[in-house]
Amino acid sequence: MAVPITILGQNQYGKAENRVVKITRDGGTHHIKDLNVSVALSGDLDEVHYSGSNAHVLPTDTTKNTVFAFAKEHGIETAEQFGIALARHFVDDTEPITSARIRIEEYAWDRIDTSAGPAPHSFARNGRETRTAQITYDSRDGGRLQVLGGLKGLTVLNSTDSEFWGYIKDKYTTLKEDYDRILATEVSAVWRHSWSGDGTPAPDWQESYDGTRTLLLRAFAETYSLSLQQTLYEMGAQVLGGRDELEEIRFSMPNKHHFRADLEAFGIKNEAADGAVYLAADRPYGLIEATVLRDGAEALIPLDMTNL
Ligand SMILES: O=c1[nH]c(=O)c2[nH]c(=O)[nH]c2[nH]1
Repeated sequence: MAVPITILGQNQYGKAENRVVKITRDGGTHHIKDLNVSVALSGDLDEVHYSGSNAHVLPTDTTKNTVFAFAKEHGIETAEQFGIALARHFVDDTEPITSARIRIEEYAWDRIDTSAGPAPHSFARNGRETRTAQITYDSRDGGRLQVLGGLKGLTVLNSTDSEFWGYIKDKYTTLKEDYDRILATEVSAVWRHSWSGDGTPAPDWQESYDGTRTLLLRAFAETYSLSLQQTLYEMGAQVLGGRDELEEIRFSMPNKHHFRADLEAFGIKNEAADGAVYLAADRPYGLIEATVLRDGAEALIPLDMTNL
């Protein structure tokens, strides 16, 4: 059989899921940062694929070591700051590497409350959402940085102020119109900062994350919802309205259906207005996804970013 003529397409490599925990000691009080850092590098790497020459390959093992060395030498202030430092290092200091993508998940820990107050060095893993960040840096387009912040696993529920009616009904439609339903979802969101490392001061990443999260939650709680799509859009609009440093935000939001249990067979009425009992369904679920952009902004967040 003839060997087909082939060429190499897009490629990247690096060490995925470096679990780095940094303790900072402030006298007897300790602080913890717990990250999962994935490095992906690209550049002049054709030869390693074509001939196996490793002359341009910075080993993935080295990229792993770099993550830990940077955590010790520079500390971890925020996921964004840490990712920017790593991305710049790999591209600026290793000739064949022209672009780097650093993906970070951050797990939160709470100080344990003891009888003597908040424990100085004892923590309980917080079951809340995971903070995410993705930093890409490419030396070929003038050294542009792209910083995406985000979160996933933020489960929220409104026990009223949600309706769903007026939809298309065809011969397969069985869904009943609902004027008082539970609206619940697990928010995954990714937002893009306009800052591109152009010499202007970087945003305060922590303040930006906290402020964005607050706006997301407020918009969810305060929107009287006629659909999850409408709630999603309102969440995006409120974030972009309140956070000047952001250009676009993309959401992936499963509709975590709560069906009113049918208790009619037992002669029991189960109306929302009286405080109903619901069956929390797990699968299948509606999946609502959309990007909300500042007018005139380019849509640059990858479409699958929120499902990683
Ligand atoms: O908020 C909703 N949006 C939909 O598109 C939809 N479709 C559906 O069956 N239930 C819902 N709920």
